Amino acid sequence: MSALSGKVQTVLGLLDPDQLGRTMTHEHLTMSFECCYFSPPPGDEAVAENPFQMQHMHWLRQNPYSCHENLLLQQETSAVREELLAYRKAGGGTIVENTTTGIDRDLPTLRQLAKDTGVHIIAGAGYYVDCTHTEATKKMSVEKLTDIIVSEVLHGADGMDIRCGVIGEIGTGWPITESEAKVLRATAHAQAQLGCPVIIHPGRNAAAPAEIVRILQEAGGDISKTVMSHLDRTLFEDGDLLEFAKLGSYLEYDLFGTEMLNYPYNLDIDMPSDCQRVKALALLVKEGYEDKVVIAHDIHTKNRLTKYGGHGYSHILKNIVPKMLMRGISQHQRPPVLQQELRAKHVISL
Ligand SMILES: CC(=O)NCCS(=O)(=O)O
Repeated sequence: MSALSGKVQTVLGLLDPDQLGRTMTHEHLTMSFECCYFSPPPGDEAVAENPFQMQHMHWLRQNPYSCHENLLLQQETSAVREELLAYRKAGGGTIVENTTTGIDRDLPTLRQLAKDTGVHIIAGAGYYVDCTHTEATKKMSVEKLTDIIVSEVLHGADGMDIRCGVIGEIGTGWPITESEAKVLRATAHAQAQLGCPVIIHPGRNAAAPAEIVRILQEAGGDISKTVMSHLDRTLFEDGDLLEFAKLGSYLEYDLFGTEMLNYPYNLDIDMPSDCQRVKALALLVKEGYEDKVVIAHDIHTKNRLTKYGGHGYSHILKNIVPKMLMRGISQHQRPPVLQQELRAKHVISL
């Protein structure tokens, strides 16, 4: 690994961390979320079949997973290209693309987008949640899974010579299945060999993040180079959040721009607003975790693109950073994003 050590591996090759610029650590540019389709509320079936009209945009924001077409982000490469050009204009430099095996990773498209737009794109190695694991994947040993993940970083993935630069997002549900636990162990083994960052998608339960850390640690993973994603829909009590923060992973608030009343995958969860997310970040900064916070939008459905009236990939840079400053997260405190260049050196370098 000596040639990679201290470098960041993008789909176009190696970079020094200083070259990254402002970085969103959890996005998708091309993927399918069909695996997580959720039936529309009774009576809404007709809207769900033809939702891309102005009068249906609110419905789509409230029910993004109940329309098959909305889940096919891979059909929107032209719109995503425009979005990335806008992201650069807004001051963005790099995007970590978290699409792993199971949700249609498309490395040639990522490479073309990076060439067309000048945005640095880092691809993710590994596997998404259990329901996307094939029978063959489920039968693999931890050793075999480890070899595949290592090879995706060292040699290239999906039969190509395009290399991944992080492991993740590694998908888990709640409770964690046997196959997901195997992938977690393989992830930790691969990280021990490569020294590379890991990004985790936890199940929708407050106990999930700590349990994942336990499994990774037991298998030799480096928690200080692990990002726990989706905390905005997973940990709600300040006490739970601060307890988890003590374990030492990066703390990711990556659903900026998502606001919905009923979160279909777990109706007990109240999805926070962006203002509530900023409040959680302010708490973490106040408690001394500013160097551990990373943020993103995790765009994974069409309706979140500006083409369809969504917030797009520049929402954080344009709207959330000013809000953070307004709420007292100052530059002096090394806030997220304003200092993303610094943080990216630690989060995504190999
Ligand atoms: C692509 C992905 O896994 N996004 C997370 C969606 S969730 O609703 O926060 O689990």
